[in-house]
Amino acid sequence: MTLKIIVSGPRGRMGKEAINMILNEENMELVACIDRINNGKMLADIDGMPDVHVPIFVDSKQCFESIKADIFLELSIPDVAFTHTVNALKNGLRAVVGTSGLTKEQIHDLKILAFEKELGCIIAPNFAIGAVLMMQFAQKAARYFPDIEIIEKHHDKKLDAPSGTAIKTLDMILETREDKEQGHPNEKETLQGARGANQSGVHIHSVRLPGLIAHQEVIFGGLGQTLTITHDSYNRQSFMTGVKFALNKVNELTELVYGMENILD
Ligand SMILES: NC(=O)C1=CN([C@@H]2O[C@H](COP(=O)(O)OP(=O)(O)OC[C@H]3O[C@@H](n4cnc5c(N)ncnc54)[C@H](OP(=O)(O)O)[C@@H]3O)[C@@H](O)[C@H]2O)C=CC1
Ligand SMILES: O=C(O)C1=N[C@H](C(=O)O)C[C@H](O)C1
Repeated sequence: MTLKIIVSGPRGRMGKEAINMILNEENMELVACIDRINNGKMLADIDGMPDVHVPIFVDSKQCFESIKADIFLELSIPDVAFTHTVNALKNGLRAVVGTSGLTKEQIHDLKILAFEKELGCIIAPNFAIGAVLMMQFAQKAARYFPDIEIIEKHHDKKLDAPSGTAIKTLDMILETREDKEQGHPNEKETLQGARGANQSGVHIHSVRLPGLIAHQEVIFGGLGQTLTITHDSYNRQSFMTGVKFALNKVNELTELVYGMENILD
């Protein structure tokens, strides 16, 4: 079966990489793109894009209503990712969402919609297998080391903070870690934000710098020891094996899955 795919965010760093991957896969076909600009043009008309006759739509609803497709791949920006994905599911498409920054409420709403429509939807905070393992290792370590700080480091074009990966890491850690406040009970910030974000006592620090791609350290502190679990993505190809896996897998699903760890064997 050939999977007909619509990509949102085709001019972006992830979108470009994903389109190249899709065009090289025998069982995948790119049938349309959703972008912020270039409505009515073909991908081939856009500088730097592959020479393929694939239509571009600005309005996601119009795109899903007029193009026959199986899967929607969302790789644009947080502000539009939810609406795009709702429109995809309402029009009978399955969805793979890589865009970060969806709220817990939005994820919940998508879960209900996917369930009602009996359609697969994968929300992947991080497609890189190494990052998924890093989160799983961190979840295991949290059972023994409840004092934890997460440092996520990204390029300075990133719109959301903390990263989707850091939030998912925290969610997974909180499933196994005992509740506890960290640091000195009387600690005070003399510069606001110095201790980062704090949820259930776990602190998250977001670093944004040119030169970085996507990196995370989870640091565990114990008596006389620390444990650091680190993952680094040095380019966007690091995500593509996961994107390909999710596009193939979502077709077998009839509900929403949040996190690649729930679909990897
Ligand atoms: N899950 C994962 O493993 C990964 C997730 N990501 C996430 O994927 C998303 C994209 O990342 P990245 O490619 O680096 O970001 P980019 O900024 O490079 O790309 C985003 C693209 O979306 C476009 N865009 C803006 N508005 C719309 C719209 N309404 N419809 C369609 N496209 C639109 C932007 O256009 P313009 O620039 O003209 O505004 C831009 O081309 C981010 O949320 C990021 O966090 C990234 C890497 C891995
Ligand atoms: O914006 C990015 O680049 C990335 N976003 C995702 C996130 O928010 O965790 C995944 C990866 O870290 C790259």
